[in-house]
Amino acid sequence: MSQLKFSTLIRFIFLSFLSGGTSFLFLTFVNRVIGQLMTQGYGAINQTYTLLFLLIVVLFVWTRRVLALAIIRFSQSLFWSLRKDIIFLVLKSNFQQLSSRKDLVHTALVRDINMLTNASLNIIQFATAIIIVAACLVYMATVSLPLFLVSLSVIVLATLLYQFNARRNNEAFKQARALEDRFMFYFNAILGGFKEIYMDTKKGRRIYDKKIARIADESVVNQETAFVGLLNNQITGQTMFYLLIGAILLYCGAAWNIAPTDTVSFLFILLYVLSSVETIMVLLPNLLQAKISSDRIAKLQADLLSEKPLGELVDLQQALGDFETISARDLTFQYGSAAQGSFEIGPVNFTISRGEVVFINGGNGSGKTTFVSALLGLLLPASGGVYYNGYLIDEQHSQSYSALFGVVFSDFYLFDEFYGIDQLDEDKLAYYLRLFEIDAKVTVENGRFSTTHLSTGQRKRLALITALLEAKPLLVLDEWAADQDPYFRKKFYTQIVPELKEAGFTIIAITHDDKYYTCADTLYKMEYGKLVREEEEVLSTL
Ligand SMILES: Nc1ncnc2c1ncn2[C@@H]1O[C@H](COP(=O)(O)OP(=O)(O)OP(=O)(O)O)[C@@H](O)[C@H]1O
Repeated sequence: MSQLKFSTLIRFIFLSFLSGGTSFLFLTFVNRVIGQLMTQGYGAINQTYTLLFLLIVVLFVWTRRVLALAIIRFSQSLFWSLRKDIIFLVLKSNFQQLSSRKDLVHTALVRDINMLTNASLNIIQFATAIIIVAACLVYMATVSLPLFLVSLSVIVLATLLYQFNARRNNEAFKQARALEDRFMFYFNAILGGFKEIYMDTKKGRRIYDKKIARIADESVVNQETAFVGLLNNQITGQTMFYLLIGAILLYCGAAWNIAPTDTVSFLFILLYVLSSVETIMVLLPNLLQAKISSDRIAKLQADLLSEKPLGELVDLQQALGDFETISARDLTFQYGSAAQGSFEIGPVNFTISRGEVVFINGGNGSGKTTFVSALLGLLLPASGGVYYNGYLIDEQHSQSYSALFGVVFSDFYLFDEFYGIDQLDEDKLAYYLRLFEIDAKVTVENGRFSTTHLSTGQRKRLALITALLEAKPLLVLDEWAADQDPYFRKKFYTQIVPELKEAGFTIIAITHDDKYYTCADTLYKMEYGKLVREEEEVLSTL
């Protein structure tokens, strides 16, 4: 994992060795004392043993605490750095890239990162258990080589069996993770469509029965398969251990003429190994799932990174001159493949000059929003391109180019603060609140709207005010007036639009308000993906 620095890794390995080593020290101490007791009786126990014992306990407490603290710190910073990383990548990724991955980002942030963080907390116990097993094996070899070789063969056999079965379980865990993605998709649909569901509970019932319940059933069967597989593995491993202990206790010691004290010592350590192996077995499923989550996060990070990165934000007006024209030349764009029933626009040729007001109309689904999205740089054209003052906008300049537009989308999001504005012009704000007749309803305190719990029409007015305060040279409005009442719609087209034009804004508006088409300097019509300029005669007859 890239988040785990080499120096941190070395520190964890060292601390795990220390922690595992202390447990092993305790074990050998007890084993020694038992040996002394068996051969020399209680008289053999002196003060040195007590001191040694206390020292081991202190060492144990110290190493565990230091290791626990280090791992808690690590897991918490891992948790937040992964969250920050993903949000950062989300903010850096382009629109098309992200649109298709929203659910994956959600699951990664909610589930995968938690899974990984929890597993990282278990790593201490896991690493300590492995170190204890390794140390015990070495110790067992010094006590009795034949018994060690028998034990080692059983351990190797158990591990191979485990590995063999784990592959199948791993597939089931991967399947579980895919089911979780599907679950999240429908869960988001329920949250997003809650109002519709509330109005007609049958809808909710259907989503529940046809989707959620089925995913749940599939998940239960799948998880059952995975966990039963793991349990079988654990039982097989434990049974093999019990058989080994039984064989040593009841047969090998006598058959191979091994001193009873050595057999006892050996078994004592073997039992300790058994408990550590159980710890490993219990933690392994979590770690396996964490591995899958980690792979998922890595893939998401790679996917968000691999596609063309956005260029640095530069001042395009400084680099390529003040805005004069924006044009689309032979621009085409296609949604989906032909097999999926694709939709395409273009080739589109379009130019807008500084101070111009352009309206675009056309039937539903004709491609108005798609074209404007391509013109804004949200969608990358399949061929042709967009030009700023005659310069082709390449990927490197795409973000700087998009920043020239103040936009209110038809499915806009109203932020509670003016995140896009460094220095808020209070006078302008007060003026616009009055112009848009919303000053009695909303105030701005500390750069933040007093409320965003407003009607759609009112929220759209605030969204437009925000765009105006950002003072971008171009303003793009997608059916902005559709939610306004007739009085305000008239005010918008006949008073506000001319005033904004006067103030220097260049406006592109998608609109169905044919009554006000004459308020535009230029009118375009979108028909099945083809953009047609209405002739001036048409405009004058409206
Ligand atoms: N994200 C998408 N993925 C695939 N196809 C899409 C997507 N968004 C839109 N489309 C397709 O593109 C076509 C044009 O959609 P667009 O939103 O551009 O139409 P529009 O002219 O703005 O319509 P409206 O007036 O209803 O807003 C639609 O027929 C739709 O099927």
